[in-house]
Amino acid sequence: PPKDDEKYIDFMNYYLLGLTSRSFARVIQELTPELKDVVCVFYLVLRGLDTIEDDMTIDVNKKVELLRNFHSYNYQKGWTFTESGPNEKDRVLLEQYDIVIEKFLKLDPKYQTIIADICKQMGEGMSEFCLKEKPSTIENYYLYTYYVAGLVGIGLSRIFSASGLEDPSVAEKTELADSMGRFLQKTNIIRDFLEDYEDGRKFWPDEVWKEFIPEDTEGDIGILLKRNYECCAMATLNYLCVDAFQHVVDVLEYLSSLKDKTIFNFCAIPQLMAMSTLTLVFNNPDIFKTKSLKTRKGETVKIMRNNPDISAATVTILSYTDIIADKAEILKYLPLEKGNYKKLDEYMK
Ligand SMILES: O=C(O)CO[C@@H](C(=O)O)[C@@H](OCCCCCc1ccc2ccccc2c1)C(=O)NCCCCCc1ccc2ccccc2c1
Ligand SMILES: [Mg+2]
Ligand SMILES: [Mg+2]
Repeated sequence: PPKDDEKYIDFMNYYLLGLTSRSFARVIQELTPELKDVVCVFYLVLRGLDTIEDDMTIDVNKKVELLRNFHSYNYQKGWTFTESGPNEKDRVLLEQYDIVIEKFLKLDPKYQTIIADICKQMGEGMSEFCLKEKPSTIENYYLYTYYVAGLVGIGLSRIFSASGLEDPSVAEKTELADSMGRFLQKTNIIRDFLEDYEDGRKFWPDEVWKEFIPEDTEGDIGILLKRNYECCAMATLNYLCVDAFQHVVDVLEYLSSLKDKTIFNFCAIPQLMAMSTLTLVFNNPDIFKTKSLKTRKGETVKIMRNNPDISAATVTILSYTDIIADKAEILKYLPLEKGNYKKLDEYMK
């Protein structure tokens, strides 16, 4: 079919959406028709940007140029990128990116502006992190999660308010929208520790794990995978879970401000799935043994199916909070003083 055929463009955009993310594809389909296309394009534009960022085979100077200019490619009909690494899982999105551009240029200009602006800011942020080896500090952990996920929440909130389906205040409360994204990204960073470490990507802040090992120990965060360091691995894991957990208050406030049911579902389901993941990984030594622990299929389906409203979502989130609080109870009895720590598994039996 001709590249500018409306039906072909729509079909291909949703095809690419389904290819690049099962979970977000499903919740985006839940949105009211006028927002579905906008958010689908928003997702594909940023996933395209992220596919450049994640690709370790692209020369760093070339990568910086691509990341910083990506927002402008959305206005260049026909643009594609065919030099992704062979095992870059979403490379087909960049190879077919001209289709995304066709859809982007059909959107109401008010949405194009929001998408291009977030894409520009995210690309600049990402390029800062791939330029020089950024140290994994707590400050950079905050900065990075803002750029790759906080900005998504801010952009989505601007789209919701611009559509008129949500109050202008949803777009104005950027710290709540930021927390929506950070919570999801931090949960992923915690869960994907082993997979990222094996890919040479270190997101966990150094100040945290260094707090739990004797001063003179040298080496990088890989020490958490070594025998006799299980205790400081667990202490680091739990610290980061509690740090991520702090965003739940903002998440609940954000969700309770929403009026449109489909927007609520779209926002609540990823948060509930992240809560489920965080509950799974909290105080769980397996995250240092297996890559990317996944919540049980049933759990995810259950969350997707029972169409939460704010009261149901709050009850569910608080039930996860109880589970984490119970697990944290155990931690109270662990003598994790620095330098004088015991093997965690003695206590976990
Ligand atoms: O490569 C991968 O598969 C994972 O990549 C991660 C990484 O590279 O760190 C990482 O890439 C981040 C950069 C690209 C962000 C793409 C994105 C994701 C979800 C969206 C949902 C709706 C609209 C636009 C969206 C854009 C990643 O995908 N992390 C998952 C968490 C990102 C959360 C984004 C987000 C923020 C606020 C939200 C509020 C409500 C509903 C969904 C939300 C979704
Ligand atoms: Mg990625
Ligand atoms: Mg990335």
